Amino acid sequence: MEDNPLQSPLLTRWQHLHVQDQVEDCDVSSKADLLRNLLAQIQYARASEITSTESTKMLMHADLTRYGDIVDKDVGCYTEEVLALVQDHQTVEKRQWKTSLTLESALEVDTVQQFLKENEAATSELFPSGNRNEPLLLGPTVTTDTGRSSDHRSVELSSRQPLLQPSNHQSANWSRDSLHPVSNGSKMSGSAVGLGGAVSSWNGQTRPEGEWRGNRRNALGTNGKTATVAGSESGNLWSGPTLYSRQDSLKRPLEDATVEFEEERCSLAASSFRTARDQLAIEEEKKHGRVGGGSYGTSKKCLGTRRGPGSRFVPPVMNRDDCDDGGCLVKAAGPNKGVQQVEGEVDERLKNIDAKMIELITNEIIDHGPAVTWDQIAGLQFAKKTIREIVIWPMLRPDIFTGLRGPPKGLLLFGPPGTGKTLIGKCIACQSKSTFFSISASSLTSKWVGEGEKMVRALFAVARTHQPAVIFIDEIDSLLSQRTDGEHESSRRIKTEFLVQLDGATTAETDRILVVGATNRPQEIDEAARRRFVKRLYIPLPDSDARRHIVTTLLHQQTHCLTDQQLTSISEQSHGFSGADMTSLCREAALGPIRTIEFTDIEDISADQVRPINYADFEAAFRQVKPSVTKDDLHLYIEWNNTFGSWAM
Ligand SMILES: Nc1ncnc2c1ncn2[C@@H]1O[C@H](COP(=O)(O)OP(=O)(O)OP(=O)(O)O)[C@@H](O)[C@H]1O
Ligand SMILES: [Mg+2]
Repeated sequence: MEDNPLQSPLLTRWQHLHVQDQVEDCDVSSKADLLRNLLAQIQYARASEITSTESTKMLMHADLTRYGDIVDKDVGCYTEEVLALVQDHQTVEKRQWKTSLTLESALEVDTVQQFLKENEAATSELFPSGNRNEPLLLGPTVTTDTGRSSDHRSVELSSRQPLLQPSNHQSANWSRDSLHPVSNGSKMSGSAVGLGGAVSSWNGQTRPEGEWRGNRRNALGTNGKTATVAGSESGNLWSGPTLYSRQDSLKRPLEDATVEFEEERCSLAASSFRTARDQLAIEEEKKHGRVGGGSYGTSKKCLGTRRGPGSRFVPPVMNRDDCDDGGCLVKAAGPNKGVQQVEGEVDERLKNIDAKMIELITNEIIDHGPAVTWDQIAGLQFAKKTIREIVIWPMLRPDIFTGLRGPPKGLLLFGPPGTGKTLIGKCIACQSKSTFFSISASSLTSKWVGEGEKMVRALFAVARTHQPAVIFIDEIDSLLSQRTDGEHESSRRIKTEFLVQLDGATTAETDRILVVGATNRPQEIDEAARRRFVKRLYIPLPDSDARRHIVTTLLHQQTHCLTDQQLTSISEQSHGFSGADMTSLCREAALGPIRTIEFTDIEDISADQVRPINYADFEAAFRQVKPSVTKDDLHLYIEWNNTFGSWAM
């Protein structure tokens, strides 16, 4: 490929630069720019394959050498000077920085207003005319050329008196009405009010130091404590913006005064800062004359309980809302039930638990499901009786069920799916008058590694503060399955944490926390967890009476014309059906009458025109709904129960 620079439009630019470089005698930095452009053009020509590598190298070499010389030798030596120049350079704006704090904004601070309210003397000093819109002239005044002080009212201070000092008093002139710093660079002379010190003269009247000193007050700080102002020798107490005597401030370099003043202002703002929770508690206190509770445990209904007099549990915060779910009338513990609400103190047991976790556990996990009563659960007489014995009664009468009679820590409900395990959990929530936590494996496993075990710890910590508590873990096999070598580290850690919390070192004997696990895969539960579920209760498929009970309960809300024989026949035909299967069967049968309605009539027909459910609908439904539990599955459960169950069949 022949090089013919003159032919190429690209290199014309290069030629132009080249000629400029040859003929122009410019300073080093422009020369360096010129060479930089030249080199860029050469690279561009190479990239566009106009010049070959050799000619590019040749062209680059010469210019690069010269460019390097200039930058290293000439431009380079300017670097230090440039930097030195920058070091000292201050933008004009910086020098003329003005504080945003004005007397007006200071007077708007609640604590200043509170102080003034409580200290009429100071108010009279600040507003001599008694008019709130005419505050005292503060800070330095400008002396006019004649040397006379301007028409502003000025207050001369003895050297020891503090004054409200704007942070950059060098160039600010505080005019009384505007009270905004106007930087005109004029000389300052100091004068201001001593809100804790003596005012030596005021509007020309001299006030004897003693009088003011006699009025010295303990200024209320922003948080109810008294604060001593830096720089006030007479021990004046004033929590407002720091006041410095003029002489002090003139003696002190501007930076220090500014910094200190700003620090004070920020600490003043910070100490008067209240979190939303504190504010809420204070408003509650004002509104109801009672102590506001913390945020957790109050936003969601918890199946808490009305505790009897003298109950041991003292919740760390008051649960304000009562949960009244119809079937289970439960009242959360509140301060008027002998529960001492201590404002601001966090329960010892929650000390090192992440507040976010606590919030999550109490808001998301405390169960607020619909009320379930025992008679809504068909059959399972044995299970109901056992549960009453080991769960309900100990929660209701902790004074009797102590020591050996103490309730177990863990209860495992296992059996085929759809037999009412979850239903029993909900029923325990209502009937046991305890705080009910209903969790699933997913609510404990978080996408963040390490969060899972924290959740478990927080769960048990919160449960300890809400004793007596029931923690219902549905599908517990997914959480406490057999530990295997190949399992993920985080799930293993969650399991370990669970085992420790369930019945490990951290569990106190007196803790009244019952963990109820429900699973339809008991054989998959880790043996260490199985050991901790002291009571393992088999929830079998409903028998014929239970199935009849489920059908009658469900048809209760529907119109049907089933006879007793037909009901008996349905309950016999549905042998091997689980509770859930019976529910699906009844749903299917209930659709029978709807299916006989012409599609065109569906819009006009009224509800009572729909014919009642009859036996034929159930016969059709039997063709649709099959039992979800096979005989083999059933055999497995019975076997497991005979091996590990607390009550063998
Ligand atoms: N003994 C029962 N009495 C009344 N209804 C029942 C009974 N068992 C199951 N049901 C019905 O079946 C539905 C499912 O019950 P539940 O969720 O308790 O089953 P489960 O044992 O938890 O099933 P799984 O093991 O799959 O979680 C319930 O909503 C209820 O309508
Ligand atoms: Mg369930």
